[in-house]
Amino acid sequence: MIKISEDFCNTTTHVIIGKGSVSSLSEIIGDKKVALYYSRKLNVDKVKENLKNYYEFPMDDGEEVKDILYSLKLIRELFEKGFDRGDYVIAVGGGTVTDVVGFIASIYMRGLNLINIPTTLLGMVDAAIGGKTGVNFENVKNVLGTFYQPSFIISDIEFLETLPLEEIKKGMAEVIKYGLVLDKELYDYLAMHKDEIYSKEPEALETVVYKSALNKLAVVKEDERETKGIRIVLNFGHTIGHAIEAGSNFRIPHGYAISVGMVCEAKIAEEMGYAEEGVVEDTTWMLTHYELPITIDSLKENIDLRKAIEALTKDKKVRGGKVLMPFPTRIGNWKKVEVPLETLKGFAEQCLK
Ligand SMILES: NC(=O)c1ccc[n+]([C@@H]2O[C@H](COP(=O)([O-])OP(=O)(O)OC[C@H]3O[C@@H](n4cnc5c(N)ncnc54)[C@H](O)[C@@H]3O)[C@@H](O)[C@H]2O)c1
Ligand SMILES: O=C(O)C(=O)C[C@@H](O)[C@H](O)[C@H](O)COP(=O)(O)O
Ligand SMILES: [Zn+2]
Repeated sequence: MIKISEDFCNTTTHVIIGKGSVSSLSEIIGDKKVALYYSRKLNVDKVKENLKNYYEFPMDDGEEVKDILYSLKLIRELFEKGFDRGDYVIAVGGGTVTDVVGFIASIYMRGLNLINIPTTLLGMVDAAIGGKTGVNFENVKNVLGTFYQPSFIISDIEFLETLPLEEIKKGMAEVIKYGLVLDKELYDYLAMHKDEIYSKEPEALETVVYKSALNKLAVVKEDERETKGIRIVLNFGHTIGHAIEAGSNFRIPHGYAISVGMVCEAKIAEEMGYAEEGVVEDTTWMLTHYELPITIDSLKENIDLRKAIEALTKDKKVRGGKVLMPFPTRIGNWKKVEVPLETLKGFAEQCLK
């Protein structure tokens, strides 16, 4: 079992990674009162085995649950069962579950203790870590949300045994993101270890989850609320990626959308003279190596260009007609660049056609 701890403004977050790590819950929680939210598609017996005093709230998952009305439905459950600020909320599921449950845990009575138990690779390497919570609004991603750190993130690799390979691939898009803009060593590791990762060898999965968590925590530690122009690096591929999601009415999943988004943004970085020669090729090579989409056509869904561009104008990195873009410069490195929104729209239209 691997343990990492990081201090943030108001919370210390502990990340516990490994097969069977869910068993650490019993010591963390004892007999405290718990609201256990979990995707109803999952078997969560091994979570329940480690709790004494809990109410269970099985819920849906998928992008549809990232919705304000669905959040209110979940909040009502906390309210009716008399939860207070001394109690715990546990979210068990993929990124959609941890995003919406994190959101309600942060606003109900201004915040209950939160524990994330991610069950997808994407959740373990990214969504469950770093405190961004949120729901979509008017076809735009994560417009309503908070920064709220969980006290524990328990990444029990055993959950990945039932996760379909397609979902592993979606998670790998976020892992490749870290390699491309933050961590050349990780990029090189990924180039060598695809077979072990895709055959779900526990050691390889643990390595990927651990290295990703270290990268993410280090960035979040520097810029928890994305005010210093550092945390935006975690948004590489997401400006175009979120536009693709919106343009498809969220039929294209996040991992695939940001995969195409990274290629598109790397090309923009190159055309604007920020990315060294070879960055676009290295980006497309790695994503293709991991069987991820690199073109709009391969997504095989209609993209409504108007909706996509409309969503892009609502990106949270837009300030006064400019977008703060994290551009790759060479593998493992990046630069913050202010791009006029109109210029970005022009590039986006080319990419999304
Ligand atoms: N907050 C953040 O920092 C952050 C970071 C990255 C992504 N996200 C968000 O995360 C979401 C995507 O998360 P996701 O890819 O986990 O999607 P998801 O939550 O929809 O889960 C994907 C699928 O996997 C299934 N599943 C989950 N665990 C399983 C298991 N152990 N075995 C079998 N099936 C399982 C789910 O039922 C679902 O069908 C997006 O909304 C994205 O915006 C948030
Ligand atoms: O944690 C972050 O910061 C990220 O940007 C991680 C992203 O992978 C994630 O998809 C996040 O939800 C995007 O946030 P948003 O601020 O662009 O809505
Ligand atoms: Zn993401």
